[in-house]
Amino acid sequence: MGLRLLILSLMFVVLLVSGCGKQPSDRVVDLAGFESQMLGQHSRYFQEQDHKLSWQQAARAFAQSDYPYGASESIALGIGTDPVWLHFQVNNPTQADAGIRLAVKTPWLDVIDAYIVADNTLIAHINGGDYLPFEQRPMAHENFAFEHGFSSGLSDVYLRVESLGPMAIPIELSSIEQAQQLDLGNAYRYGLLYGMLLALSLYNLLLYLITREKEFGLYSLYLAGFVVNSFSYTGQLHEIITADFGVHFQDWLDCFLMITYSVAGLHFARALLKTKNYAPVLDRVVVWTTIVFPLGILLGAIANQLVFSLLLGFLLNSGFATLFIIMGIRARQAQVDSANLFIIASVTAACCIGISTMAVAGIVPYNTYTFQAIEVGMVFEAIMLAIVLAKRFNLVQQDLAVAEKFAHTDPLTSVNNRRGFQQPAEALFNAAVANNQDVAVLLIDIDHFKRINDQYGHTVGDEVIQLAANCLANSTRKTDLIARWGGEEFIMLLNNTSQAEGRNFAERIRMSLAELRCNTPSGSVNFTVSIGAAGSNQWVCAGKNLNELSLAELIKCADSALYEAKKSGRNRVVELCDACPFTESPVAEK
Ligand SMILES: Nc1nc2c(ncn2[C@@H]2O[C@H](COP(=O)(O)OP(=O)(O)OP(=O)(O)O)[C@@H](O)[C@H]2O)c(=O)[nH]1
Repeated sequence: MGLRLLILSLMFVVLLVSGCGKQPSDRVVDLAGFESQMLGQHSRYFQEQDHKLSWQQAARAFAQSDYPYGASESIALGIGTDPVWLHFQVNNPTQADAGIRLAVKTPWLDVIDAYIVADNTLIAHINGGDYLPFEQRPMAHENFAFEHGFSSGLSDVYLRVESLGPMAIPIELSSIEQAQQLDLGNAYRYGLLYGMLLALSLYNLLLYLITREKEFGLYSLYLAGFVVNSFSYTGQLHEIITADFGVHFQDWLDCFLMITYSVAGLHFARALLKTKNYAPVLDRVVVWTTIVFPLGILLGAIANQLVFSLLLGFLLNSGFATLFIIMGIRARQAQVDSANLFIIASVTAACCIGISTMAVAGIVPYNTYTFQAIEVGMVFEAIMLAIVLAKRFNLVQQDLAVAEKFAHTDPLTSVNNRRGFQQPAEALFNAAVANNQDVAVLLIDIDHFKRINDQYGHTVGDEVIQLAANCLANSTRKTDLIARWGGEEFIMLLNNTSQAEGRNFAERIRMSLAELRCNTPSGSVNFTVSIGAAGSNQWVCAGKNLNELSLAELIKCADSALYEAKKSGRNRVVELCDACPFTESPVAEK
Protein backbone atom coordinates (compact mmCIF):
# COMPACT_ATOMS: atom_id res chain seq x y z
CA MET A 1 0.00 0.00 0.00
CA GLY A 2 2.88 2.32 0.89
CA LEU A 3 4.70 1.58 -2.36
CA ARG A 4 1.56 2.13 -4.43
CA LEU A 5 1.08 5.48 -2.75
CA LEU A 6 4.64 6.50 -3.49
CA ILE A 7 4.34 5.51 -7.17
CA LEU A 8 1.10 7.49 -7.44
CA SER A 9 2.79 10.53 -5.87
CA LEU A 10 5.69 10.25 -8.31
CA MET A 11 3.32 9.93 -11.28
CA PHE A 12 1.55 13.04 -10.03
CA VAL A 13 4.83 14.96 -9.94
CA VAL A 14 5.82 13.71 -13.42
CA LEU A 15 2.44 14.76 -14.81
CA LEU A 16 2.84 18.20 -13.29
CA VAL A 17 6.38 18.63 -14.52
CA SER A 18 5.47 17.45 -18.01
CA GLY A 19 3.19 20.49 -18.35
CA CYS A 20 6.12 22.81 -17.70
CA GLY A 21 7.81 23.12 -21.05
CA LYS A 22 4.67 24.13 -22.94
CA GLN A 23 4.64 27.66 -24.20
CA PRO A 24 1.54 29.64 -25.08
CA SER A 25 1.06 30.00 -28.84
CA ASP A 26 0.04 33.65 -28.46
CA ARG A 27 1.63 35.82 -25.76
CA VAL A 28 -1.11 38.45 -25.88
CA VAL A 29 -3.93 37.56 -23.51
CA ASP A 30 -7.24 37.49 -25.34
CA LEU A 31 -10.05 38.74 -23.12
CA ALA A 32 -12.89 37.38 -25.31
CA GLY A 33 -14.90 34.95 -23.14
CA PHE A 34 -12.02 35.08 -20.70
CA GLU A 35 -12.14 33.07 -17.46
CA SER A 36 -8.76 32.75 -15.81
CA GLN A 37 -5.07 32.44 -16.66
CA MET A 38 -1.64 32.50 -15.01
CA LEU A 39 0.56 35.02 -16.80
CA GLY A 40 4.16 33.93 -16.14
CA GLN A 41 4.68 32.78 -19.72
CA HIS A 42 2.88 35.82 -21.11
CA SER A 43 5.12 38.25 -19.24
CA ARG A 44 8.56 39.56 -20.04
CA TYR A 45 10.65 40.78 -17.13
CA PHE A 46 13.92 42.45 -16.13
CA GLN A 47 15.43 43.66 -12.88
CA GLU A 48 16.15 47.28 -12.06
CA GLN A 49 19.86 47.84 -11.77
CA ASP A 50 20.81 51.18 -10.23
CA HIS A 51 17.90 53.54 -9.80
CA LYS A 52 14.16 53.40 -9.72
CA LEU A 53 12.61 53.61 -13.20
CA SER A 54 9.41 55.38 -14.15
CA TRP A 55 6.83 53.34 -16.08
CA GLN A 56 7.79 55.23 -19.26
CA GLN A 57 11.46 54.28 -18.81
CA ALA A 58 10.48 50.69 -18.15
CA ALA A 59 8.20 50.67 -21.21
CA ARG A 60 11.06 52.00 -23.34
CA ALA A 61 13.38 49.32 -21.94
CA PHE A 62 10.89 46.60 -22.83
CA ALA A 63 10.47 48.06 -26.34
CA GLN A 64 14.19 48.30 -26.99
CA SER A 65 15.43 45.04 -25.48
CA ASP A 66 14.61 41.45 -25.98
CA TYR A 67 13.87 40.59 -22.36
CA PRO A 68 12.83 36.98 -21.79
CA TYR A 69 9.35 35.66 -21.13
CA GLY A 70 8.80 33.73 -17.92
CA ALA A 71 9.54 30.02 -18.33
CA SER A 72 6.53 28.99 -16.23
CA GLU A 73 3.36 30.34 -14.63
CA SER A 74 5.23 31.90 -11.72
CA ILE A 75 8.33 34.03 -12.21
CA ALA A 76 10.68 33.39 -9.29
CA LEU A 77 13.92 35.26 -8.63
CA GLY A 78 14.98 34.24 -5.12
CA ILE A 79 15.29 36.08 -1.83
CA GLY A 80 16.54 39.66 -1.36
CA THR A 81 16.86 40.49 -5.07
CA ASP A 82 16.51 43.80 -6.94
CA PRO A 83 13.06 45.12 -7.88
CA VAL A 84 11.63 43.54 -11.00
CA TRP A 85 9.60 44.98 -13.88
CA LEU A 86 7.11 42.78 -15.73
CA HIS A 87 5.16 43.50 -18.87
CA PHE A 88 2.28 41.72 -20.59
CA GLN A 89 -0.42 42.69 -23.04
CA VAL A 90 -4.14 42.05 -23.07
CA ASN A 91 -6.53 42.41 -25.96
CA ASN A 92 -10.20 43.12 -25.58
CA PRO A 93 -11.76 42.38 -28.99
CA THR A 94 -15.22 43.51 -27.92
CA GLN A 95 -16.62 47.02 -27.73
CA ALA A 96 -17.62 46.75 -24.05
CA ASP A 97 -15.15 47.04 -21.17
CA ALA A 98 -13.92 43.67 -19.86
CA GLY A 99 -14.05 43.49 -16.04
CA ILE A 100 -10.88 41.71 -14.97
CA ARG A 101 -9.18 40.97 -11.64
CA LEU A 102 -5.39 40.91 -11.49
CA ALA A 103 -3.96 39.14 -8.46
CA VAL A 104 -0.39 38.30 -7.47
CA LYS A 105 -1.08 35.06 -5.66
CA THR A 106 1.59 35.13 -3.01
CA PRO A 107 2.26 37.26 0.04
CA TRP A 108 5.72 38.61 1.06
CA LEU A 109 5.68 41.23 -1.70
CA ASP A 110 6.39 44.60 -0.12
CA VAL A 111 5.62 47.21 -2.82
CA ILE A 112 3.79 46.59 -6.09
CA ASP A 113 2.93 49.19 -8.73
CA ALA A 114 0.72 48.28 -11.66
CA TYR A 115 0.47 50.63 -14.67
CA ILE A 116 -2.23 50.09 -17.27
CA VAL A 117 -1.35 51.79 -20.53
CA ALA A 118 -3.29 52.09 -23.76
CA ASP A 119 -1.92 53.96 -26.83
CA ASN A 120 1.06 55.08 -24.72
CA THR A 121 -1.28 56.81 -22.30
CA LEU A 122 -1.44 55.87 -18.65
CA ILE A 123 -4.99 54.69 -17.97
CA ALA A 124 -4.52 53.63 -14.34
CA HIS A 125 -1.82 53.36 -11.72
CA ILE A 126 -2.56 50.94 -8.90
CA ASN A 127 -0.25 50.83 -5.92
CA GLY A 128 -0.29 48.16 -3.26
CA GLY A 129 1.77 45.56 -1.39
CA ASP A 130 2.33 44.58 2.19
CA TYR A 131 3.79 47.97 3.08
CA LEU A 132 0.34 49.60 2.94
CA PRO A 133 -2.13 49.45 5.84
CA PHE A 134 -4.85 47.06 4.87
CA GLU A 135 -7.61 49.60 4.24
CA GLN A 136 -5.35 51.55 1.85
CA ARG A 137 -4.75 48.58 -0.40
CA PRO A 138 -6.54 48.43 -3.76
CA MET A 139 -8.72 45.49 -2.64
CA ALA A 140 -9.70 43.77 0.59
CA HIS A 141 -7.73 40.66 -0.31
CA GLU A 142 -4.96 38.60 1.28
CA ASN A 143 -2.70 39.22 -1.75
CA PHE A 144 -2.11 42.21 -3.99
CA ALA A 145 -5.20 42.37 -6.22
CA PHE A 146 -7.25 44.92 -8.11
CA GLU A 147 -10.10 44.98 -10.58
CA HIS A 148 -10.14 46.98 -13.78
CA GLY A 149 -12.37 47.38 -16.79
CA PHE A 150 -10.10 46.95 -19.82
CA SER A 151 -11.40 49.00 -22.71
CA SER A 152 -11.61 47.80 -26.30
CA GLY A 153 -8.32 47.04 -28.04
CA LEU A 154 -4.79 46.38 -26.85
CA SER A 155 -3.62 47.37 -23.36
CA ASP A 156 -0.13 47.15 -21.88
CA VAL A 157 0.29 46.24 -18.23
CA TYR A 158 3.57 47.08 -16.47
CA LEU A 159 4.19 45.78 -12.96
CA ARG A 160 7.00 46.83 -10.68
CA VAL A 161 7.54 44.52 -7.71
CA GLU A 162 9.88 45.26 -4.83
CA SER A 163 10.47 42.91 -1.91
CA LEU A 164 13.05 41.74 0.56
CA GLY A 165 11.26 38.41 0.95
CA PRO A 166 11.07 35.61 -1.65
CA MET A 167 10.48 37.19 -5.05
CA ALA A 168 7.99 34.72 -6.54
CA ILE A 169 5.41 36.44 -8.73
CA PRO A 170 2.51 34.21 -9.76
CA ILE A 171 0.24 36.67 -11.60
CA GLU A 172 -3.30 35.52 -12.16
CA LEU A 173 -5.74 37.27 -14.45
CA SER A 174 -9.39 36.28 -14.20
CA SER A 175 -12.83 37.55 -14.99
CA ILE A 176 -14.35 39.13 -11.89
CA GLU A 177 -17.01 36.43 -11.68
CA GLN A 178 -14.39 33.69 -11.93
CA ALA A 179 -12.19 35.45 -9.34
CA GLN A 180 -15.07 35.55 -6.87
CA GLN A 181 -15.71 31.85 -7.43
CA LEU A 182 -12.02 31.08 -6.92
CA ASP A 183 -12.09 33.09 -3.67
CA LEU A 184 -15.15 31.17 -2.49
CA GLY A 185 -13.50 27.83 -3.34
CA ASN A 186 -10.39 28.93 -1.47
CA ALA A 187 -12.42 29.97 1.55
CA TYR A 188 -14.14 26.56 1.67
CA ARG A 189 -10.88 24.66 1.16
CA TYR A 190 -9.02 26.61 3.82
CA GLY A 191 -11.99 26.46 6.20
CA LEU A 192 -12.10 22.68 5.86
CA LEU A 193 -8.34 22.35 6.16
CA TYR A 194 -7.90 24.63 9.16
CA GLY A 195 -11.01 23.24 10.83
CA MET A 196 -9.72 19.72 10.51
CA LEU A 197 -6.20 20.50 11.66
CA LEU A 198 -7.37 22.62 14.58
CA ALA A 199 -9.84 19.93 15.68
CA LEU A 200 -7.02 17.37 15.58
CA SER A 201 -4.77 19.76 17.47
CA LEU A 202 -7.39 20.32 20.20
CA TYR A 203 -8.12 16.60 20.41
CA ASN A 204 -4.44 15.85 20.95
CA LEU A 205 -4.18 18.63 23.51
CA LEU A 206 -7.00 16.93 25.43
CA LEU A 207 -5.22 13.57 25.12
CA TYR A 208 -2.11 15.23 26.51
CA LEU A 209 -4.04 16.70 29.44
CA ILE A 210 -5.51 13.27 30.18
CA THR A 211 -2.43 11.09 29.67
CA ARG A 212 0.39 13.60 30.28
CA GLU A 213 2.28 11.80 27.47
CA LYS A 214 4.29 14.60 25.89
CA GLU A 215 4.03 13.35 22.29
CA PHE A 216 0.32 14.28 22.30
CA GLY A 217 1.11 17.81 23.53
CA LEU A 218 3.91 18.30 21.00
CA TYR A 219 1.74 16.97 18.18
CA SER A 220 -0.98 19.42 19.17
CA LEU A 221 1.59 22.26 19.07
CA TYR A 222 2.94 21.04 15.72
CA LEU A 223 -0.52 21.12 14.11
CA ALA A 224 -1.47 24.45 15.66
CA GLY A 225 1.94 25.82 14.55
CA PHE A 226 1.31 24.67 11.00
CA VAL A 227 -2.13 26.28 10.89
CA VAL A 228 -0.79 29.61 12.17
CA ASN A 229 2.18 29.38 9.81
CA SER A 230 -0.03 28.62 6.84
CA PHE A 231 -2.41 31.36 7.92
CA SER A 232 0.53 33.74 7.88
CA TYR A 233 2.29 32.77 4.66
CA THR A 234 -0.93 32.74 2.64
CA GLY A 235 -1.49 36.34 3.80
CA GLN A 236 -4.74 35.56 5.65
CA LEU A 237 -3.29 36.41 9.07
CA HIS A 238 -2.28 39.86 7.82
CA GLU A 239 -5.66 40.32 6.17
CA ILE A 240 -7.52 39.64 9.41
CA ILE A 241 -5.28 40.38 12.41
CA THR A 242 -2.03 42.17 11.66
CA ALA A 243 -3.24 44.24 8.72
CA ASP A 244 -2.12 47.58 10.08
CA PHE A 245 1.15 46.63 11.72
CA GLY A 246 3.24 47.41 8.66
CA VAL A 247 5.35 45.35 6.31
CA HIS A 248 8.32 45.18 8.68
CA PHE A 249 6.32 43.58 11.45
CA GLN A 250 4.57 41.20 9.04
CA ASP A 251 7.81 40.03 7.43
CA TRP A 252 9.34 39.24 10.82
CA LEU A 253 6.17 37.60 12.10
CA ASP A 254 6.08 35.36 9.01
CA CYS A 255 9.72 34.50 9.60
CA PHE A 256 9.19 33.47 13.23
CA LEU A 257 5.91 31.67 12.63
CA MET A 258 7.61 29.73 9.85
CA ILE A 259 9.85 27.99 12.37
CA THR A 260 7.31 27.29 15.13
CA TYR A 261 5.87 24.22 13.53
CA SER A 262 9.19 22.78 12.36
CA VAL A 263 10.62 23.09 15.89
CA ALA A 264 7.50 21.56 17.50
CA GLY A 265 7.40 18.91 14.75
CA LEU A 266 10.99 17.81 15.32
CA HIS A 267 10.49 17.49 19.08
CA PHE A 268 7.25 15.61 18.47
CA ALA A 269 9.09 13.15 16.20
CA ARG A 270 11.81 12.68 18.87
CA ALA A 271 9.20 11.93 21.52
CA LEU A 272 7.13 9.66 19.29
CA LEU A 273 10.02 7.61 17.89
CA LYS A 274 12.11 7.74 21.09
CA THR A 275 15.13 8.55 18.91
CA LYS A 276 17.36 9.14 21.93
CA ASN A 277 17.24 5.42 22.82
CA TYR A 278 18.83 4.07 19.62
CA ALA A 279 20.20 7.08 17.68
CA PRO A 280 21.73 9.46 20.25
CA VAL A 281 23.82 11.33 17.66
CA LEU A 282 20.83 11.95 15.38
CA ASP A 283 18.84 12.96 18.44
CA ARG A 284 21.47 15.53 19.38
CA VAL A 285 21.56 16.85 15.80
CA VAL A 286 17.80 17.34 15.95
CA VAL A 287 17.96 19.09 19.32
CA TRP A 288 20.73 21.41 18.19
CA THR A 289 18.91 22.13 14.93
CA THR A 290 15.94 23.35 16.95
CA ILE A 291 18.23 25.58 19.03
CA VAL A 292 20.76 26.94 16.54
CA PHE A 293 18.37 27.97 13.75
CA PRO A 294 15.89 29.87 15.92
CA LEU A 295 18.82 31.53 17.69
CA GLY A 296 20.31 32.54 14.32
CA ILE A 297 16.95 33.93 13.24
CA LEU A 298 16.70 35.85 16.50
CA LEU A 299 20.19 37.30 15.98
CA GLY A 300 19.12 38.26 12.45
CA ALA A 301 16.11 40.02 13.97
CA ILE A 302 18.30 41.92 16.44
CA ALA A 303 20.62 42.98 13.62
CA ASN A 304 17.58 43.67 11.39
CA GLN A 305 18.83 41.27 8.69
CA LEU A 306 15.58 39.93 7.29
CA VAL A 307 17.15 38.19 4.29
CA PHE A 308 19.59 36.32 6.56
CA SER A 309 16.80 35.24 8.91
CA LEU A 310 14.50 34.23 6.07
CA LEU A 311 17.24 32.10 4.53
CA LEU A 312 17.73 30.36 7.89
CA GLY A 313 13.96 29.90 8.16
CA PHE A 314 13.67 28.30 4.71
CA LEU A 315 16.73 26.16 5.42
CA LEU A 316 15.19 24.94 8.69
CA ASN A 317 11.89 24.17 6.97
CA SER A 318 13.50 22.10 4.25
CA GLY A 319 15.92 20.52 6.72
CA PHE A 320 12.98 19.66 8.94
CA ALA A 321 11.28 17.59 6.23
CA THR A 322 14.58 15.78 5.53
CA LEU A 323 15.22 15.14 9.22
CA PHE A 324 11.71 13.71 9.57
CA ILE A 325 12.48 11.18 6.86
CA ILE A 326 15.90 10.29 8.31
CA MET A 327 14.35 9.84 11.77
CA GLY A 328 11.68 7.59 10.28
CA ILE A 329 14.31 5.44 8.53
CA ARG A 330 16.43 5.14 11.71
CA ALA A 331 13.31 4.22 13.68
CA ARG A 332 12.51 1.54 11.12
CA GLN A 333 16.02 0.12 11.45
CA ALA A 334 15.56 0.07 15.22
CA GLN A 335 12.21 -1.71 14.67
CA VAL A 336 10.24 1.02 16.35
CA ASP A 337 6.48 0.50 16.20
CA SER A 338 4.75 2.66 13.61
CA ALA A 339 8.04 3.70 11.91
CA ASN A 340 6.58 2.65 8.53
CA LEU A 341 3.52 4.84 8.90
CA PHE A 342 5.75 7.69 10.03
CA ILE A 343 7.94 7.32 6.91
CA ILE A 344 4.95 7.23 4.53
CA ALA A 345 3.50 10.31 6.26
CA SER A 346 6.73 12.30 6.18
CA VAL A 347 7.74 11.33 2.62
CA THR A 348 4.29 12.31 1.33
CA ALA A 349 4.41 15.59 3.25
CA ALA A 350 7.94 16.30 1.96
CA CYS A 351 6.83 15.62 -1.65
CA CYS A 352 3.87 17.95 -1.22
CA ILE A 353 6.03 20.66 0.38
CA GLY A 354 8.40 20.21 -2.58
CA ILE A 355 5.53 20.61 -5.09
CA SER A 356 4.32 23.82 -3.43
CA THR A 357 7.83 25.23 -3.23
CA MET A 358 8.49 24.34 -6.89
CA ALA A 359 5.16 25.87 -7.90
CA VAL A 360 6.03 29.19 -6.27
CA ALA A 361 9.56 28.97 -7.66
CA GLY A 362 8.15 28.38 -11.15
CA ILE A 363 9.62 24.88 -11.59
CA VAL A 364 6.22 23.18 -11.87
CA PRO A 365 3.03 24.85 -13.09
CA TYR A 366 1.49 27.18 -10.56
CA ASN A 367 -2.18 26.52 -9.84
CA THR A 368 -4.45 26.15 -6.83
CA TYR A 369 -3.57 22.48 -6.51
CA THR A 370 0.19 22.83 -6.75
CA PHE A 371 0.23 25.89 -4.48
CA GLN A 372 -1.94 24.10 -1.90
CA ALA A 373 -0.16 20.75 -2.23
CA ILE A 374 1.60 21.55 1.04
CA GLU A 375 -1.76 21.67 2.82
CA VAL A 376 -2.90 18.41 1.21
CA GLY A 377 0.37 16.80 2.31
CA MET A 378 -0.03 18.19 5.77
CA VAL A 379 -3.57 16.83 6.11
CA PHE A 380 -2.40 13.43 4.89
CA GLU A 381 0.51 13.51 7.32
CA ALA A 382 -1.76 14.69 10.13
CA ILE A 383 -4.15 11.79 9.54
CA MET A 384 -1.32 9.24 9.37
CA LEU A 385 0.30 10.56 12.54
CA ALA A 386 -3.07 10.65 14.26
CA ILE A 387 -3.37 6.93 13.49
CA VAL A 388 0.11 6.39 14.95
CA LEU A 389 -0.89 8.34 18.07
CA ALA A 390 -4.18 6.47 18.36
CA LYS A 391 -2.19 3.22 18.38
CA ARG A 392 0.14 4.75 20.96
CA PHE A 393 -2.86 5.82 23.05
CA ASN A 394 -4.16 2.26 22.88
CA LEU A 395 -0.80 0.96 24.09
CA VAL A 396 -0.75 3.49 26.93
CA GLN A 397 -4.24 2.34 27.94
CA GLN A 398 -3.13 -1.30 27.84
CA ASP A 399 -0.09 -0.47 29.97
CA LEU A 400 -2.35 1.33 32.42
CA ALA A 401 -4.70 -1.66 32.56
CA VAL A 402 -1.74 -3.98 33.22
CA ALA A 403 -0.36 -1.61 35.89
CA GLU A 404 -3.82 -1.39 37.44
CA LYS A 405 -4.09 -5.17 37.51
CA PHE A 406 -0.67 -5.51 39.11
CA ALA A 407 -1.51 -2.87 41.68
CA HIS A 408 -4.45 -5.00 42.80
CA THR A 409 -3.02 -8.49 42.41
CA ASP A 410 -0.58 -10.42 44.55
CA PRO A 411 2.26 -11.48 42.22
CA LEU A 412 3.05 -14.74 44.09
CA THR A 413 -0.45 -16.20 44.20
CA SER A 414 -2.34 -14.17 41.55
CA VAL A 415 -5.21 -13.61 43.98
CA ASN A 416 -6.16 -10.08 45.10
CA ASN A 417 -3.85 -8.24 47.41
CA ARG A 418 -5.24 -6.06 50.24
CA ARG A 419 -5.73 -3.15 47.83
CA GLY A 420 -7.54 -5.33 45.30
CA PHE A 421 -9.79 -6.67 48.05
CA GLN A 422 -10.84 -3.41 49.66
CA GLN A 423 -13.06 -1.84 47.06
CA PRO A 424 -15.04 -4.90 45.85
CA ALA A 425 -15.32 -6.11 49.47
CA GLU A 426 -16.91 -2.82 50.56
CA ALA A 427 -19.32 -3.08 47.64
CA LEU A 428 -20.18 -6.69 48.46
CA PHE A 429 -20.66 -5.90 52.16
CA ASN A 430 -22.85 -2.85 51.45
CA ALA A 431 -24.97 -4.84 48.99
CA ALA A 432 -25.46 -7.57 51.63
CA VAL A 433 -26.55 -4.94 54.17
CA ALA A 434 -28.89 -3.32 51.67
CA ASN A 435 -30.45 -6.66 50.67
CA ASN A 436 -30.73 -7.97 54.24
CA GLN A 437 -28.44 -10.87 53.46
CA ASP A 438 -25.99 -12.46 55.84
CA VAL A 439 -22.31 -12.11 55.17
CA ALA A 440 -19.26 -13.87 56.67
CA VAL A 441 -15.53 -13.22 56.85
CA LEU A 442 -12.85 -15.91 57.26
CA LEU A 443 -9.24 -15.16 58.18
CA ILE A 444 -7.04 -18.12 57.35
CA ASP A 445 -3.45 -18.33 58.65
CA ILE A 446 -0.93 -21.10 57.96
CA ASP A 447 0.31 -22.61 61.23
CA HIS A 448 3.98 -22.46 62.17
CA PHE A 449 4.86 -21.22 58.73
CA LYS A 450 8.15 -19.86 59.96
CA ARG A 451 9.23 -23.46 60.63
CA ILE A 452 8.50 -24.46 57.02
CA ASN A 453 10.65 -21.58 55.82
CA ASP A 454 13.41 -22.43 58.26
CA GLN A 455 13.37 -26.16 57.54
CA TYR A 456 12.82 -26.23 53.74
CA GLY A 457 13.83 -22.76 52.66
CA HIS A 458 11.87 -19.76 51.33
CA THR A 459 11.26 -21.28 47.91
CA VAL A 460 9.33 -24.15 49.45
CA GLY A 461 7.62 -21.62 51.74
CA ASP A 462 6.50 -19.73 48.61
CA GLU A 463 5.22 -22.93 47.01
CA VAL A 464 3.20 -23.70 50.13
CA ILE A 465 1.63 -20.25 50.01
CA GLN A 466 0.78 -20.76 46.30
CA LEU A 467 -0.66 -24.19 47.00
CA ALA A 468 -2.87 -22.83 49.77
CA ALA A 469 -4.00 -19.88 47.62
CA ASN A 470 -4.94 -22.18 44.69
CA CYS A 471 -6.92 -24.44 46.97
CA LEU A 472 -8.75 -21.51 48.57
CA ALA A 473 -9.44 -19.84 45.22
CA ASN A 474 -10.87 -23.12 43.85
CA SER A 475 -13.12 -23.52 46.89
CA THR A 476 -14.89 -20.15 46.61
CA ARG A 477 -17.97 -19.30 44.58
CA LYS A 478 -17.78 -16.57 41.92
CA THR A 479 -19.67 -14.22 44.21
CA ASP A 480 -17.17 -14.62 47.06
CA LEU A 481 -13.96 -12.68 47.42
CA ILE A 482 -10.53 -13.95 48.35
CA ALA A 483 -7.28 -12.04 48.97
CA ARG A 484 -3.83 -12.51 50.39
CA TRP A 485 -4.12 -10.50 53.58
CA GLY A 486 -0.50 -10.72 54.70
CA GLY A 487 2.53 -13.06 54.52
CA GLU A 488 0.90 -16.44 55.12
CA GLU A 489 -2.59 -15.15 55.85
CA PHE A 490 -5.66 -15.09 53.59
CA ILE A 491 -9.07 -13.46 53.85
CA MET A 492 -12.38 -14.60 52.41
CA LEU A 493 -15.59 -12.61 52.22
CA LEU A 494 -18.50 -14.98 51.71
CA ASN A 495 -21.56 -13.56 50.06
CA ASN A 496 -25.04 -14.45 51.34
CA THR A 497 -23.49 -16.69 54.03
CA SER A 498 -24.26 -16.70 57.75
CA GLN A 499 -21.58 -17.12 60.39
CA ALA A 500 -22.77 -20.68 61.02
CA GLU A 501 -22.51 -21.52 57.30
CA GLY A 502 -19.16 -19.75 57.16
CA ARG A 503 -17.86 -21.82 60.06
CA ASN A 504 -18.91 -25.06 58.29
CA PHE A 505 -17.26 -23.90 55.08
CA ALA A 506 -14.13 -22.96 57.05
CA GLU A 507 -14.05 -26.43 58.56
CA ARG A 508 -14.18 -27.98 55.08
CA ILE A 509 -11.33 -25.89 53.73
CA ARG A 510 -9.27 -26.46 56.86
CA MET A 511 -9.48 -30.20 56.16
CA SER A 512 -8.82 -29.77 52.41
CA LEU A 513 -5.70 -27.72 53.11
CA ALA A 514 -4.44 -30.29 55.58
CA GLU A 515 -4.63 -32.91 52.78
CA LEU A 516 -2.33 -30.91 50.50
CA ARG A 517 1.25 -32.01 49.94
CA CYS A 518 4.07 -29.90 48.65
CA ASN A 519 6.75 -32.07 47.07
CA THR A 520 10.33 -31.03 47.75
CA PRO A 521 13.71 -32.72 47.19
CA SER A 522 13.81 -33.43 50.92
CA GLY A 523 10.35 -34.98 51.07
CA SER A 524 6.75 -33.85 50.93
CA VAL A 525 5.58 -31.01 53.15
CA ASN A 526 2.10 -30.68 54.61
CA PHE A 527 0.68 -27.95 56.76
CA THR A 528 -2.37 -26.93 58.74
CA VAL A 529 -4.24 -23.67 59.09
CA SER A 530 -6.09 -21.83 61.80
CA ILE A 531 -9.25 -19.97 60.80
CA GLY A 532 -11.16 -17.19 62.49
CA ALA A 533 -14.78 -16.95 61.27
CA ALA A 534 -17.09 -14.01 61.86
CA GLY A 535 -20.41 -13.17 60.30
CA SER A 536 -24.03 -12.38 60.88
CA ASN A 537 -26.75 -14.83 61.79
CA GLN A 538 -30.02 -13.43 60.50
CA TRP A 539 -28.36 -10.02 60.04
CA VAL A 540 -27.17 -9.87 63.63
CA CYS A 541 -23.47 -9.94 64.41
CA ALA A 542 -21.88 -9.48 67.84
CA GLY A 543 -25.23 -8.38 69.21
CA LYS A 544 -25.65 -5.67 66.57
CA ASN A 545 -27.68 -5.42 63.38
CA LEU A 546 -25.52 -5.79 60.30
CA ASN A 547 -26.32 -2.25 59.22
CA GLU A 548 -24.75 -0.92 62.45
CA LEU A 549 -21.42 -2.59 61.63
CA SER A 550 -18.68 -1.74 59.18
CA LEU A 551 -16.69 -4.23 57.11
CA ALA A 552 -13.55 -3.24 59.06
CA GLU A 553 -15.30 -4.16 62.33
CA LEU A 554 -16.41 -7.51 60.93
CA ILE A 555 -12.81 -8.23 59.89
CA LYS A 556 -11.65 -7.33 63.41
CA CYS A 557 -14.12 -9.89 64.75
CA ALA A 558 -12.64 -12.54 62.47
CA ASP A 559 -9.16 -11.48 63.62
CA SER A 560 -10.16 -11.95 67.28
CA ALA A 561 -11.49 -15.39 66.44
CA LEU A 562 -8.26 -16.27 64.62
CA TYR A 563 -6.29 -15.13 67.64
CA GLU A 564 -8.39 -17.51 69.77
CA ALA A 565 -7.78 -20.34 67.27
CA LYS A 566 -4.01 -19.84 67.46
CA LYS A 567 -4.08 -19.49 71.24
CA SER A 568 -6.15 -22.59 71.73
CA GLY A 569 -3.76 -24.90 69.83
CA ARG A 570 -3.97 -24.09 66.04
CA ASN A 571 -5.35 -26.31 63.22
CA ARG A 572 -8.90 -25.36 64.08
CA VAL A 573 -11.77 -23.00 63.27
CA VAL A 574 -12.94 -20.59 65.93
CA GLU A 575 -16.00 -18.49 65.35
CA LEU A 576 -16.87 -15.15 66.77
CA CYS A 577 -18.51 -15.44 70.15
CA ASP A 578 -21.55 -13.24 70.75
CA ALA A 579 -19.75 -10.98 73.15
CA CYS A 580 -16.69 -10.39 70.94
CA PRO A 581 -15.53 -6.84 71.65
CA PHE A 582 -14.47 -6.16 68.07
CA THR A 583 -13.46 -2.65 68.78
CA GLU A 584 -10.67 -3.77 71.07
CA SER A 585 -9.59 -6.78 69.08
CA PRO A 586 -6.17 -8.19 70.05
CA VAL A 587 -3.64 -8.55 67.25
CA ALA A 588 -3.45 -12.17 66.10
CA GLU A 589 -0.31 -13.86 67.28
CA LYS A 590 1.81 -15.06 64.37
N1 LIG B 1 8.49 -18.05 51.99
C1 LIG B 1 7.78 -16.98 52.36
N2 LIG B 1 7.73 -16.63 53.65
C2 LIG B 1 6.99 -15.58 54.03
C3 LIG B 1 6.30 -14.79 53.09
N3 LIG B 1 5.65 -13.81 53.75
C4 LIG B 1 5.94 -13.95 55.07
N4 LIG B 1 6.74 -15.03 55.25
C5 LIG B 1 7.27 -15.55 56.48
O1 LIG B 1 6.21 -16.16 57.21
C6 LIG B 1 6.64 -16.20 58.55
C7 LIG B 1 5.47 -15.94 59.47
O2 LIG B 1 5.91 -16.25 60.76
P1 LIG B 1 5.07 -15.93 62.00
O3 LIG B 1 4.35 -14.60 61.84
O4 LIG B 1 5.97 -16.07 63.17
O5 LIG B 1 3.95 -17.02 62.03
P2 LIG B 1 4.01 -18.57 62.00
O6 LIG B 1 5.42 -19.09 61.99
O7 LIG B 1 3.14 -19.03 60.89
O8 LIG B 1 3.36 -18.90 63.36
P3 LIG B 1 1.83 -18.89 63.70
O9 LIG B 1 1.15 -17.98 62.78
O10 LIG B 1 1.77 -18.43 65.12
O11 LIG B 1 1.37 -20.30 63.57
C8 LIG B 1 7.78 -15.20 58.72
O12 LIG B 1 8.97 -15.90 58.94
C9 LIG B 1 7.82 -14.49 57.40
O13 LIG B 1 9.16 -14.17 57.01
C10 LIG B 1 6.41 -15.17 51.71
O14 LIG B 1 5.85 -14.55 50.81
N5 LIG B 1 7.14 -16.24 51.39
